[in-house]
Amino acid sequence: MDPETDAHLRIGFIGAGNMAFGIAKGIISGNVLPANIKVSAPSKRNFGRFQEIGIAGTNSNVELVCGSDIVFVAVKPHLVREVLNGISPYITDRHIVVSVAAGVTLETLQELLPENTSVIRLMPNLPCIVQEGALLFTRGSCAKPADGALLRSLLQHCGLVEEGPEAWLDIHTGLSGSGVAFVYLFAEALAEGAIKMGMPSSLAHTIASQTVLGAGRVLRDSGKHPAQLRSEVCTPGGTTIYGLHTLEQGGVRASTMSAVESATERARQLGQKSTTRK
Ligand SMILES: NC(=O)C1=CN([C@@H]2O[C@H](COP(=O)(O)OP(=O)(O)OC[C@H]3O[C@@H](n4cnc5c(N)ncnc54)[C@H](O)[C@@H]3O)[C@@H](O)[C@H]2O)C=CC1
Ligand SMILES: O=C(O)[C@@H]1CCC=N1
Repeated sequence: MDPETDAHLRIGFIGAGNMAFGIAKGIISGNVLPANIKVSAPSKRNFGRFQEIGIAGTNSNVELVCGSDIVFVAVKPHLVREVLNGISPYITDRHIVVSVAAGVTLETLQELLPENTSVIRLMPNLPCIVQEGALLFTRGSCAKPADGALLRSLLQHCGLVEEGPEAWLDIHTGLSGSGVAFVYLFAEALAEGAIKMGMPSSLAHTIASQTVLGAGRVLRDSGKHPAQLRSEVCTPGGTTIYGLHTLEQGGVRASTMSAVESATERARQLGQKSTTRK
């Protein structure tokens, strides 16, 4: 099955939040028709932005599952158990269940769904919304390579899609799922430095966002190590090395590494909680 050519493939999102919207937006920027996508949530309040891009909503997770081939579980991690208990009786051989919940392990997902269900654990990030996401997935024991290939081709318009061992998923959550917010913090601080020095706020924020975007594109497209690019910006005795020295004195490198570490550990904790919570 190829989502770009199989007009019959139906995709459902349980949870109408930020991540479901980001992935749905990425998917429909390919050739998947919005009419083949549905979203479910307890309140209609969340459906507005989905309806604006042609995706219908329902309050029934069961109705969504019965009308879908691929079901994305995009609720907060502590709700996964309750949601899967509710839909499990309606999951059949034809379904592929893809969870994006941080920390929730394949073991937990498989235990909550019928035996032999094709389950995939995926960690996306918010930039899927502009087709620049970084996504990593792991197939459960009953998900075939073809199911992974189908997911990959469905998500190809969301950004970079990689498959890897489950142990990497929590790390990817710290690096990239949460990492997006770390970059925003840095962008905000860049702008505030400029505001402190007298630049108008809106211009400072516009330039900070363009700086992050430009630096990111050069980093990705050149394939160079960040240290190499950093040295290309530094003139000996110039402005950049003075600024970098200040950042190093503030411990930016150590605190960023620790941020990835804490977010990874928190994902692992969330996984344990979702196993112990009934
Ligand atoms: N926001 C992000 O950048 C990322 C989020 N994630 C994961 O995505 C999942 C969703 O996160 P967000 O979209 O940020 O949350 P959110 O709070 O924006 O959305 C959650 C949605 O679930 C709905 N919901 C609540 N109970 C429900 C139920 N019983 N049945 C159906 N829908 C229900 C809510 O109404 C809401 O629409 C989480 O598990 C999170 O770990 C993963 C990567 C990045
Ligand atoms: O903060 C969180 O738990 C989710 C997972 C990665 C990004 N947002």
